[in-house]
Amino acid sequence: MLSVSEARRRILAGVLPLPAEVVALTEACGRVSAAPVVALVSNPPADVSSMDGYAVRAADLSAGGVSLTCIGHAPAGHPFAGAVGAGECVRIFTGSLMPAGTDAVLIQENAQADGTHVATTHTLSPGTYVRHRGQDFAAGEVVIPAGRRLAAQDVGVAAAANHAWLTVTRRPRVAIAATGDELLLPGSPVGTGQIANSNTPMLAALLRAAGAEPVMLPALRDDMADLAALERMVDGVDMLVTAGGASVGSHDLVRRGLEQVGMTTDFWKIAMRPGKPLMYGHLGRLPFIGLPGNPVAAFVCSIVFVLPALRRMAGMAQPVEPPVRAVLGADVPANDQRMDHLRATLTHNEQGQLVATPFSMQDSAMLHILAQSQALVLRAPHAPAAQRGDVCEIIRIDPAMA
Ligand SMILES: Nc1nc2c(c(=O)[nH]1)N[C@H]1C(S)=C(S)[C@@H](COP(=O)(O)OP(=O)(O)OC[C@H]3O[C@@H](n4cnc5c(N)ncnc54)[C@H](O)[C@@H]3O)O[C@H]1N2
Ligand code: MOO
Repeated sequence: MLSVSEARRRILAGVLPLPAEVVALTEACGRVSAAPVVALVSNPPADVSSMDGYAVRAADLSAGGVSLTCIGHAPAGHPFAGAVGAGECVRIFTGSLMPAGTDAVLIQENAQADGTHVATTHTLSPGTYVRHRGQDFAAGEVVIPAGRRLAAQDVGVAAAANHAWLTVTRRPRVAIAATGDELLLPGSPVGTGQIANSNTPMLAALLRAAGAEPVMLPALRDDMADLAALERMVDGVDMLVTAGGASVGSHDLVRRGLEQVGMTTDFWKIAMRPGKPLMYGHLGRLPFIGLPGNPVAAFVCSIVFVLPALRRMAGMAQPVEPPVRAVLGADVPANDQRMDHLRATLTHNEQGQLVATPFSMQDSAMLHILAQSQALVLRAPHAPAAQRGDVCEIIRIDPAMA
């Protein structure tokens, strides 16, 4: 059976970055930069004060004390028009432009002002409390590389660089179709043998949090006609994800149903738990990921395969997030040939280490346990038994994953 890493490599090889679009700066958080953002201005745009006080000529000050003549008042946004000569100073504030002729800032705590006279016994080296032009970034400098998921601080630097619009990759549109005769819309009256469809809303929420635009299709019946109809529902989407009908049961028709309308299967079944019956293929040029129906398997496979595929589509430089190190909070048995993803809580021990404690029940239908988990503990194929306190690798599932 295919390994998890080889399956992911094949999935990533089969998806392409999406085209770019321009969005307002205020809409850019969470989107992925499609081009480097180049500063249109320098920051600061000129030498400015970093404190409230007096712009002085450092050479005028001496330990024996000096009295300067204050020749002006220049708050931020109101630059001093003249030039400052020997023995003179200008009242300035944080962010004020340094008046011509000055080279340091005497903070007001160290000055005694009396009318137009400003006395001090402090000395300063040139440049004290001055932020130099372009100290943060210079006009023409790249302040955000292409392929970065933009955070609030990126919006800040882009604004400072005087951009009102940013070029980002289009959000991937992902069609999600659950399959199964037993499925009902959540909130419906539940008859014998029926269950609420948890996969569609869960996967839509996960993908939306990851920056995609989910397209929730109605649940499909376990029959070939419903699956064939899927082909007509995916116009304009960038990826098709199904959940259910992936395994070997005679009602598990997704692969056969899609193959009848031209789907080419790249792989089916991988060495993974949960998620063994994962499918991957293409319907024409449309990438298709067939998730297992057990909701925890559908979720874990989405974390491990769908999110990296979306990051590749978004043009992100690093589509696969490296695992995080933690220590085990409980003993775990030796693993078999399938890479395991144990649902676990996260805490910190007294040494400040992250402690991942797997739940004793790991059934792939147990959504309540998934909902209480903050991490997946990775157990490599054939890993020997490990004890509480041993180092392990985890995938965090607590923050919004992107
Ligand atoms: N003989 C074998 N049986 C199974 C194997 C196997 O190798 N040999 N693999 C098991 C594994 S592993 C998994 S995972 C499941 C996956 O099967 P399917 O993808 O075909 O999923 P379904 O049979 O459609 O459903 C499984 C389970 O999950 C429930 N389900 C399905 N969709 C939803 C939904 N949208 N919301 C909530 N719950 C859902 C469904 O009712 C079933 O209980 O196969 C094993 N079997
Ligand atoms: O994916 Mo199945 O849930 O491995 O048991």
